[in-house]
Parts: sequence; C-alpha cells; structure tokens
Amino acid sequence: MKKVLTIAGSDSSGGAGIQADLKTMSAHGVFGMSVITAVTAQNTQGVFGIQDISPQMIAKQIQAIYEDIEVDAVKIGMVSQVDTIQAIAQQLLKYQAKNIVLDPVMVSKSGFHLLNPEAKNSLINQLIPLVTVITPNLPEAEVITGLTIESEKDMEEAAKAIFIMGPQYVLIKGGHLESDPVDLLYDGKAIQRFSTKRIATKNTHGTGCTLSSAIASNLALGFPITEAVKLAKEYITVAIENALSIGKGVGPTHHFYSLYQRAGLE
Ligand SMILES: Nc1ncnc2c1ncn2[C@@H]1O[C@H](COP(=O)(O)OP(=O)(O)OP(=O)(O)O)[C@@H](O)[C@H]1O
Ligand SMILES: Cc1ncc(CO)c(N)n1
Repeated sequence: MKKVLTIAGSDSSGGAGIQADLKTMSAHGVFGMSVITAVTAQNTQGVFGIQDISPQMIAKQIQAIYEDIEVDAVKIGMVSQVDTIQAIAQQLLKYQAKNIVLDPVMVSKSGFHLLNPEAKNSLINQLIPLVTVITPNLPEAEVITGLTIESEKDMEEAAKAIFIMGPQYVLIKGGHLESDPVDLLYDGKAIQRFSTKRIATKNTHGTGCTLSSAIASNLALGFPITEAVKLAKEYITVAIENALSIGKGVGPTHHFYSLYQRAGLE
C-alpha cells in the first residue's frame, strides 16, 4: 500500500483541507496520513475562525510520521505563518521527502485569507524550491509572480516565472478564467495543456485540494508527472460533475472509489 501525507489545515465542514485530501487519497487506494497546520471553523458559506497549530507541534507530527513510516508522496496545503513554513521546510529537508505537491493556498473561495500576507516570501524562498510540483490558481500565481494574468499567454509567462523559483514542475490552474478551464504544466522546456469543458455548478468547494491530493496520490502510485496530472484532471472533473449540494453555500466535490474504478484506473 502506497502512503501519502497531507500537511494542511482542517476544514470543519469536510469539503476542503485535510478532509478533502484524505477522501481523495482513499478514493485512489493509497493510505492517507495527516499533519494538521491549523484548525478552521468553516462551512460552505465562509471561514469564521482560524487557530494555528504551533510550529513545534507541526514539526513533531512530521517527525512522528517519518521516523516510523516510509512516505511515498506529500501534499502541502494551508500553511499560514512564517514559522510554520520554516518548520515544515526544515523537516522535509531533514527526511529528504520526495514527490512533494504544493498547493499554495492563500484565500478561501469565500474570500478569507488563509496565508498570512507576511508569509508569502517564506513560501517562495523556503518551500517552493523543495517541491516537485506547485499548483497555484490564477490569483495565487499573480501574488507569487506579481504579474497580471488574464489569458492563456499570461498563464504561460507566470508558469515560466514560477519555474525559476525552483520547483521541478509548475501547474497553473485556469479554473478562475471565464472560459473552459485550461491548466498548464511547465517542466522548464515545454508547456503541456490540460483542458476540459466548464461544468456549470456553484459547488466547487475543495477543488484545488482535491486536485493536488490526486496528483500526490498518482505520483505515489508511480505515475510520471504528465500522467499523474492527466489522471488527476479526470478525477477532479468527475468529482465536480458529481459535486454535492450540501449546506447553503458552495458545496463540496464528491469522492467515491467506484468512480475511479469505472474509469479503469483501479
Ligand atoms: N467549473 C469547472 N468545471 C470544470 N473544471 C473546473 C471547474 N472549476 C475548476 N475546475 C478545475 O478544477 C481544478 C481546481 O481549479 P481551481 O482553479 O478552481 O482551484 P482553486 O481555486 O485552487 O480551488 P480552491 O478554491 O479549492 O483552492 C483545476 O483543474 C480546474 O481546471
Ligand atoms: C483548511 C482549508 N484549506 C484549503 C482551503 C481551500 O481554499 C480551504 N477553504 N480550507
């Protein structure tokens, strides 16, 4: 059994964060483990509070896992503070973590800041150089690069600018453009394009978390990056098509193993 770790925040409503990550991992048939960086009081309508876990406790969680268990891939989500990022980077370096997927979560769909703006530079300087692939959405790519992104051409420029910061691959997600969503993968040489039809739904809570966890699971399963992203796109598309009208706001993506099996990917 492949083992995948998520280092992320808890979403009490179960649609994003740690909860989305573990559901995605189970659906991929890998064993999910979690290091909780923060607890959010959150539902489909908004984020009502955040309590950060101390950097010491985050480091201890990572240590407890790596001292005992071999980790095949890591997904990093919400990391809100400078000290948190430093603690995570130190531990991942110490244990020579492999297959690291960074979803640089900054603002929730409801507009709540999940990354302290002061921590942006730590994310860029300490975490981005360690990762296999970073998966920013358009607003995140704009914050990281300082560029304005309004077209696919702009997305390509942003991917190239982020690549220089040190990750092995950059996947810029186009879900925030109005057209059909196009995601671009850059490996330092060429751009690969992953496109689907836009699904008409308001229920997209947790899409970014789901995609990054699916990529991490696929890397753990041994797929090369292009295949890992292609399969993850198929997974997120089905998860959005079947998204649930739970709660009064933006409902969550739906994960179930049979979907994955039906696609012939068990
Ligand atoms: N309406 C949609 N129809 C089809 N695919 C979509 C739709 N919205 C997003 N996607 C896809 O879902 C994935 C996540 O993209 P998105 O840009 O929404 O991430 P995100 O903003 O980081 O999500 P989150 O708010 O959960 O952090 C991408 O692969 C994107 O192309
Ligand atoms: C805890 C958490 N992580 C990530 C997201 C994605 O925006 C969220 N809403 N909540």
